[in-house]
Amino acid sequence: MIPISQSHIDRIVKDLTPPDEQARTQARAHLDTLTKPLGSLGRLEDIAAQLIAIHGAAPSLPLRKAVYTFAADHGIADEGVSAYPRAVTRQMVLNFLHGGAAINVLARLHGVALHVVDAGVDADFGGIPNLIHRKVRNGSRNMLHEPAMSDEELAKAIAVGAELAQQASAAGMQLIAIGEMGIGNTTSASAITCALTGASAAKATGRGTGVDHAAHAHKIHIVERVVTKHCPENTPPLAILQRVGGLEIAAMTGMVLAAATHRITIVCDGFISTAAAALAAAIAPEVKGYLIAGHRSEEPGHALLLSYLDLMPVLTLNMRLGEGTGAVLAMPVIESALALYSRMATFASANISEASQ
Ligand SMILES: Cc1cc2ncn([C@H]3O[C@H](COP(=O)(O)O)[C@@H](O)[C@H]3O)c2cc1C
Ligand SMILES: O=C(O)c1cccnc1
Repeated sequence: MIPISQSHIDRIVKDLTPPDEQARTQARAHLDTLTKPLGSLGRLEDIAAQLIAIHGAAPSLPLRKAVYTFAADHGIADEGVSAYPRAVTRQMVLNFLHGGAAINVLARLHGVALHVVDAGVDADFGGIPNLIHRKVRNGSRNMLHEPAMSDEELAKAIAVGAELAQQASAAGMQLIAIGEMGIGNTTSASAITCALTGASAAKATGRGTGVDHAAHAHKIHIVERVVTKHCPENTPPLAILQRVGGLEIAAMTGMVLAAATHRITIVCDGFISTAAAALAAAIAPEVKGYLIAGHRSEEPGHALLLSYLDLMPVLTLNMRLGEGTGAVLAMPVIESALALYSRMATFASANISEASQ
């Protein structure tokens, strides 16, 4: 029998195709006509060409932008893997709703619509306004003892992200960032990194919110046990997600799969959101062409995921926060790339001599 989650995914990615390579080639040719030494805008040229390959033509500015911050709790937080108690997930969701978190400040500053999603916080938010209520369960299960999610919970969490991507597409969004809040979720991201890349727990596990030396050693041991228990070599990506993921991670994976299908560019944030995107790319490789890495997190596992995805981050600011912050910070750079592409003069229009060889 096909798991419910697999049949959901098959439906989500039914019309997924990679970005248009012909449009990318034409974009590169246009970039070479602009009044600058060939290739001198570096990565900005790659970014402009990628967006044009996605949209078929240069989209007008400003782009319609949104960030989705998915929140959920983690059973594994019971194992002493975070420097903060699990209650912080709920408290930070309230902070998001009151506008006081880092992501609120950056989203407001850069004109990015912020959507806060409860995918599985261990708290009763009642009917509190401005929160997207999609709680699948009060936290994922403790993956040290059982899979983090049942097949049904996994399918529901994936559907949360997919539904929101569909809504974003209907609202004309062109650039979306994925972010998260969930105490304990760097432990999940580390386990996912080990399972996808074959890296050791020691290499893929960092200090998250800032655990001390002893707690870090303990966290590495937990990741090792979880990966040994659930993810033997060649475990399929969907099974990795179910066993060692989390509800907000699955929602982000669903959002990436559906957003790519709708030809929306997705900006990954830090370690956890990139783990979700890496799973999406492992499930459906065409997704890769729609991804931009917003920044490089301080978490050591993030570098492993970025090289697994062959992505070069836009920014390196030594951040280790999450919430979508690094992704939103990259958005003005992405728009700058498009502005240069569309608004610079060409050698011909400005009467400037081109390179002689
Ligand atoms: C106040 C506060 C705000 C945050 N915003 C994002 N995170 C980040 O830290 C958590 C992951 O780290 P760990 O696996 O060590 O628990 C996630 O919630 C992540 O988004 C925060 C953490 C805290 C404490
Ligand atoms: O890279 C991240 O997103 C990150 C790192 C540490 C803690 N929370 C998030």
